[in-house]
Amino acid sequence: MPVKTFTARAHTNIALIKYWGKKNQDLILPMNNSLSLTLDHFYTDTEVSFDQTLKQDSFYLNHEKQDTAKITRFMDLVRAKAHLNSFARINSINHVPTMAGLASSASAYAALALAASKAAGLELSRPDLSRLARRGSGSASRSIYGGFVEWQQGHDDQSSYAIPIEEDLNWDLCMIVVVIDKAKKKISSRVGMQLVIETSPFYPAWIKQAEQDLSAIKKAIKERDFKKMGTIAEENAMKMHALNMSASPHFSYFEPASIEAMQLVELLRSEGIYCYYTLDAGPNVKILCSDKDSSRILTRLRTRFAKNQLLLAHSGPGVRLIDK
Ligand SMILES: O=C(O)C[C@@](O)(CF)CCOP(=O)(O)OP(=O)(O)O
Repeated sequence: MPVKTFTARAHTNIALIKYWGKKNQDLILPMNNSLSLTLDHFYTDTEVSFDQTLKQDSFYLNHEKQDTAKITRFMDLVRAKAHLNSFARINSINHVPTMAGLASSASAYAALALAASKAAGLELSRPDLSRLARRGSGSASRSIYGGFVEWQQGHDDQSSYAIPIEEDLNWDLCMIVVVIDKAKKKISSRVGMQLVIETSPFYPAWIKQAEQDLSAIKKAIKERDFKKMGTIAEENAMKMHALNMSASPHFSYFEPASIEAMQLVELLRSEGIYCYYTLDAGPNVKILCSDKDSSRILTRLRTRFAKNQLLLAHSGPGVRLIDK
């Protein structure tokens, strides 16, 4: 069979309503719906070809050979769907500033889902691509689409996938990523979210809150109510991080510089420059703002952070094939 190579590009996404806990680890089914914004600035290009002469899958990330245990489990899903038994050559390049420490599992698995399924001769719908990407990493299910995306939790593999809320965003929104140097290796989102489910007394309240936050933020997006949307996103993120601080053992992803960035956002807001922060499983602070305020905010941030720690991004597109 001739070796056919497909390359896909997928962008990372930042959750405004967080996914922070699984009700099924194997299928990666979440405890609540989440909502994210796909960004233009950070993306992964993944190239896949199946080759009958290979004795196992091979996986290079940024030109470095990687362990293939996890990716082979993912590729086995593709092989099963395509009734294929040959192995694959996978090359991924992360176009995320190396120091960014931005979780690239979302863009990586969304790009892999498209490139691998095409190379296997499959023509998956975007809901099916979202289901497949979800099996690699939950947040990857959202990077199938651009703009605002909602991951519907569902109750089984078939019903848990993302849908587009608004892909081609005609709203002057942007996100400034403040890259905080990682002082030490933090616990992974997979471990962190399991710990809070098992030990945080606030977890049941989080589920109820996240559901309310989701419907409120969708209304704010529809009404183009930026302040409401930003407030909900910021408070949802703080409730997620409150779970971490109330776990046992408790933990936090915040570094001192994270707090400084958050306090600067609050100061700017008190001066009438409306911007809001969110954080994920790491110390980086993501600031939601309107395009017209972005240069003023960047100027203020540069009084405390180096230029290369500040990355400006806008709404980005969903996963697609590209020519190498
Ligand atoms: O993105 C969000 O909703 C919030 C988070 O980024 C953390 F704040 C979670 C991302 O979790 P992910 O890396 O997808 O976990 P996996 O399913 O265990 O691979």
